Amino acid sequence: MTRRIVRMAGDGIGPEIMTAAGRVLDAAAEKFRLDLSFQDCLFGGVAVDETGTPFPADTESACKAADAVLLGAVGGPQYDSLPPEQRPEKGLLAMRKALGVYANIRPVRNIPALAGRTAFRDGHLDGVDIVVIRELTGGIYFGAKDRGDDWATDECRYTTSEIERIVRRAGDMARQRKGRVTSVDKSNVLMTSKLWREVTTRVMAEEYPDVTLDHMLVDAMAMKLISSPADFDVIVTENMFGDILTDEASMLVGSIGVLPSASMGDDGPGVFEPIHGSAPDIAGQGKANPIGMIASIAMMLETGLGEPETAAAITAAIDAAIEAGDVTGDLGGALSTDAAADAIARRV
Ligand SMILES: NC(=O)C1=CN([C@@H]2O[C@H](COP(=O)(O)OP(=O)(O)OC[C@H]3O[C@@H](n4cnc5c(N)ncnc54)[C@H](O)[C@@H]3O)[C@@H](O)[C@H]2O)C=CC1
Ligand SMILES: CC(C)CC(=O)C(=O)O
Ligand SMILES: [Mg+2]
Repeated sequence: MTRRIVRMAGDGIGPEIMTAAGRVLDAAAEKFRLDLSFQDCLFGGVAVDETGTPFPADTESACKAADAVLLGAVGGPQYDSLPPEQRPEKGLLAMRKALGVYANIRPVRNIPALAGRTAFRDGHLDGVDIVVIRELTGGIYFGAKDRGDDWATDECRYTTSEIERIVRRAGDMARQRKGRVTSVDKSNVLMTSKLWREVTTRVMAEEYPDVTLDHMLVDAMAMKLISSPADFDVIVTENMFGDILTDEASMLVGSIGVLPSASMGDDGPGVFEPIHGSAPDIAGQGKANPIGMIASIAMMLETGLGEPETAAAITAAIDAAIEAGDVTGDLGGALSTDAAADAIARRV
């Protein structure tokens, strides 16, 4: 059976990492005899340039008909002065909402060969193995926005059912791991966080009594992620806190260029993308690390397409290339984006 994959390379380094990572997927598909078809769709700034809108209707229909969606990254300074509705980032939010992918799964796994590249002393990162479950289709990014001459507002809204479903994702994930969930909020100040804490406490007590639940305020978590990262198993949090904390968490691994993500709903295709943005500062220079994109392909194979063996082979190839030092400059290597991807492709 052919599996249909929509590719949206996007802007900045998006096309570079998508093309390079594609060669790893080609190698894996050949070795494991996967029957995949690809459709490249306009999305983000490049879609604004060509069609006037960041998430064109035919891209939306292609995504909805696909088995999985691969995304590079969107955005760039040339789009920053566009009206809000036309911004590439608005297309990203619209796509996540349209596909109903409310659960953004971001694994943060210490890679021993990279520990020396981080800012942390020897041994500090031993045992770091975290999964952040970020709520992706609610909260302040999606709330009503308004602007006057000397004021601006962004509404932050969460409903009970939005919180319940993401907490269940965290509970299910914890059961497959060390059985611990840390829920992150700002319930000492925010009404949405008070609701978040109430609902999380109830759902976990009623449905996941076997899972240990802790609560932590987001400012304290920003500190604890650095001071005691090995203490955490599954972290569940709302949209903006998860966005910020995972960029921070990438420093536990060595570069934002290596972290992947999977965004899942209850049905329909998942969306698989690195956690970083379009990195305009290095775009077009062959410097972008393709590992976040390649690891997102591994997540697509495991979580989205039910091909865990192929996913494991890609993950092992990534680890072997890192171990050998066949990596881009952000990880201390000397390879270009293409060469770093090829170093992984030949190890699959
Ligand atoms: N999912 C998406 O498409 C996202 C898009 N954005 C957009 O991306 C644009 C740039 O945003 P920034 O704040 O600069 O964040 P960014 O994540 O693109 O870059 C932050 C820093 O990390 C570096 N970096 C990022 N990815 C890398 C990689 N694969 N290899 C090596 N270094 C890498 C960049 O060079 C830069 O110094 C903005 O327009 C923003 O809105 C930001 C985050 C996510
Ligand atoms: C436009 C932003 C919400 C994208 C982002 O930073 C992310 O999803 O990590
Ligand atoms: Mg982000």
